[in-house]
Amino acid sequence: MAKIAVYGAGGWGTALAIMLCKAGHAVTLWSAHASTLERLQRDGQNSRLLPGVSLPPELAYSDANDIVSGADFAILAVPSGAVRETARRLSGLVRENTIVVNVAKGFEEHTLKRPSEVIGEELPGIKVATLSGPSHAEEVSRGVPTTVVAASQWQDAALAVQDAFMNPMFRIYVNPDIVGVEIGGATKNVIALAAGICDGLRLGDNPKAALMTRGITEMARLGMRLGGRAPTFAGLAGIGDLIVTCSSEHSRNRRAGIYIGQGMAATEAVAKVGMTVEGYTAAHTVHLLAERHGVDMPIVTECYRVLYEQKDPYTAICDLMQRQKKHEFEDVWLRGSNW
Ligand SMILES: NC(=O)C1=CN([C@@H]2O[C@H](COP(=O)(O)OP(=O)(O)OC[C@H]3O[C@@H](n4cnc5c(N)ncnc54)[C@H](O)[C@@H]3O)[C@@H](O)[C@H]2O)C=CC1
Ligand SMILES: O=C(CO)COP(=O)(O)O
Repeated sequence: MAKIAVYGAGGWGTALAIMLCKAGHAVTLWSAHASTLERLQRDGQNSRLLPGVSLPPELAYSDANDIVSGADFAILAVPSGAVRETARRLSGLVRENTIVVNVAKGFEEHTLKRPSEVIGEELPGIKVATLSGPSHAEEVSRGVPTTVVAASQWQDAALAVQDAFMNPMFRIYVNPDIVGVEIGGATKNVIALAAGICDGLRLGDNPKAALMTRGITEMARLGMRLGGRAPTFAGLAGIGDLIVTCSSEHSRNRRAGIYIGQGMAATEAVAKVGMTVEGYTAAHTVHLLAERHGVDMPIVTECYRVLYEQKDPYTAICDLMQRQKKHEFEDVWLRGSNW
């Protein structure tokens, strides 16, 4: 049995707390707002985000930063924009042998840094792992079979997460490529918005399949430019997460995209979803990263224009269709095909 502190009582933090508590761990769920925790305890469920899923009676609650003292694992389950502030709360309280597990999927907006980079800056000397992959809170909280990846630059940290968190309904693979895993998680949200826009426009299945396929190419192109490894993008944190988020009724990013495709302004769509829509901020950060590193990401660029420059979504799709003629795997062809 491990002692686990879960920082963040939103959809994902609550789902992980339920799953880990039911697996027999001693789990404390943290929120900055005591009123949130009181509501969870009173209702016996997270009625807004995970209605109908009972919170285990063994689950503990606290709004005190120091729940990390003596913990084996601290899970940061807040949006990427809140990772620095939340990691800072652990500063001076977290033990050297506690593993900090990031589950946020995005970049810090003003620094363009990945969550584990941010945590590393705030908590030097602490081992960080990232848990990512196709895993909606709505299903994990109900014990639906789910498979994810635990990535870390420290092999022992990834293996410790795998050993402690894996159970018959939650399968974990390990991967040393935390760069690729985090870039996969952040970029798939932008492609999910684009896929949702496509659904909102009622364009059909062909364009959506194309967006997903060319989307993973863009994700891998950026990821590899930033130091990630190609196989990661063919794995759970790449194509796996892209498939779930572009096709699921649970996806927040896809839902926001549907509203935009139906004619709603982006900010209005995000507000209507009412939960974290990481792809909105990520469209901006990924667009900036692509520009900065000279990476061609046409879907991300068009998505950025729709979200931030009020470009008409259908015109954006048409512009993608009418780009210059290309080889499917241009980078590969340039490296030595005899064509
Ligand atoms: N919901 C899901 O199925 C999954 C979500 N994720 C990722 O997990 C992260 C969190 O997502 P959700 O739980 O869905 O979001 P959510 O919107 O349901 O909950 C976010 C929680 O973070 C808290 N929070 C926000 N800013 C904060 C701050 N500055 N300080 C302290 N607490 C703060 C909020 O009060 C809320 O409880 C996101 O990066 C998301 O992409 C990853 C996998 C699955
Ligand atoms: O990353 C997630 C599931 O893996 C959550 O994001 P979405 O809700 O947009 O799918």
